[in-house]
Amino acid sequence: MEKIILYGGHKLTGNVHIEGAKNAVLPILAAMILASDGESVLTNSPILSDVHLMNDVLESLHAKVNFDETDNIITVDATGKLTSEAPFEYVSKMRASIVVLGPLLARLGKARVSLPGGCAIGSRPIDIHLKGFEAMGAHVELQDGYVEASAPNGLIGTDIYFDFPSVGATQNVMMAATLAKGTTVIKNVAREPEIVDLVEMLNQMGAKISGAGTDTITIEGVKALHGVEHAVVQDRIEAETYMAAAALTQGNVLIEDAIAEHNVPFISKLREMGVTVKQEKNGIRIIGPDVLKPVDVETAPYPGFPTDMQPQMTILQLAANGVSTLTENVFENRFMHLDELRRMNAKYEIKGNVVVMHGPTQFKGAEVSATDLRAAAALILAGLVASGKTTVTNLNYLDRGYYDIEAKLRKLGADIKRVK
Ligand SMILES: CC(=O)N[C@H]1[C@@H](OP(=O)(O)OP(=O)(O)OC[C@H]2O[C@@H](n3ccc(=O)[nH]c3=O)[C@H](O)[C@@H]2O)O[C@H](CO)[C@@H](O)[C@@H]1O
Ligand SMILES: C=C(OP(=O)(O)O)C(=O)O
Repeated sequence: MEKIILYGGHKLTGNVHIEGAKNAVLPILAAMILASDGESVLTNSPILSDVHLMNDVLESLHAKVNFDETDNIITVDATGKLTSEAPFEYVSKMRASIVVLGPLLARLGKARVSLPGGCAIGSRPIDIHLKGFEAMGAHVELQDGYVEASAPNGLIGTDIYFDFPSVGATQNVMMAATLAKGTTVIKNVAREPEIVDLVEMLNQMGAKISGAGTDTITIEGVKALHGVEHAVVQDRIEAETYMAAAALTQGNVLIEDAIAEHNVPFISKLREMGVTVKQEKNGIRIIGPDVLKPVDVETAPYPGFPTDMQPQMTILQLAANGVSTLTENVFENRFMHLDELRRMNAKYEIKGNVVVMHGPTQFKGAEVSATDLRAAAALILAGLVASGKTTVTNLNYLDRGYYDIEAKLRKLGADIKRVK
């Protein structure tokens, strides 16, 4: 079993390179199923276990996939005969693989995809996705743990309203609508930068989509889509995780090429905590203060504060001088990292979806175990400022979303290594 061992107390300084976004590359890979003509080339692809899994899903559907990890380029040829079934073996390992459903249904008129099930952070149903497909005329059934969807005569454009701006449902239903007959208007959609990136690529592929980044997306169906070359947008959650590391350690770090517009809610909380945030020519510089001020934070769909930064934010709040609160409004079970943090001397109470934290915490090194991806990042952040030795296990979660985090932190001056 691999573990990360770190010794806290080092100020981080220097520059850090940020990868392409996991949450953009996964739906973009699924979108490549839609290209019946020509191969697609995806640059700035991050080397992550989730990306390898999505490549496996595409191969299981009979697409040809090549990942050149030296240059971060994935090439996909989905022009041959595809199968319509995405098996349990893959979907159970990665929930995001459910976004192949919409492209398969659009391209083949049918899809059979294993139900993704819940995960540690919540039950995560897919009812909004399925209602969207049904509204476009698909017949949807749950059989033996699989979603079976069919639209033998093609999907029909229609007006759809989402009960909640689900990221995955927006991607899935929008991709299905690209090849539907007529126009689909989806209201109350997700507005994340990763959706905007996906739409940019779909439009290059020949789709006609407008409104990405707003709460209403309009898709005019077209006959076919073709392969393109596309560069994946930067990972704002990875960028913000390194911003947190710099702020926490009284560091001075340039987050290279960070896109200020994508990081507004997190940066505004950093400023409220007394962190210096400067836009520079080559990125965003973060300078941590001697003492962090307490803040209250609530997660919300974009452009609200990202739930994917909630565990990392709690580390800054626990370190801050006073009482802070965090209200988690997106997932019902995303405080599991806090149980582990008790071992590191964190003091807090959880009341429903609110955690009240009592800082300043003098974190103490301990053996802790990651319960999910962002929990893993949060535990490493705590270790960066803990006294003594911190050991983090269950790194399979970390590797889903952070490429070589220990090398990047070491380059910034942290005492951190991965051991077998
Ligand atoms: C691969 C990817 O991009 N993952 C991101 C995506 O996940 P994902 O697309 O799964 O997240 P959603 O936006 O769909 O989920 C948000 C909330 O809506 C609920 N819901 C969702 C769909 C549905 O049909 N019914 C329903 O009730 C979920 O249970 C959850 O409570 O957005 C989340 C919210 O920003 C992020 O945390 C994830 O990192
Ligand atoms: C929750 C996350 O991802 P996923 O939706 O892939 O589980 C995440 O990136 O923090």
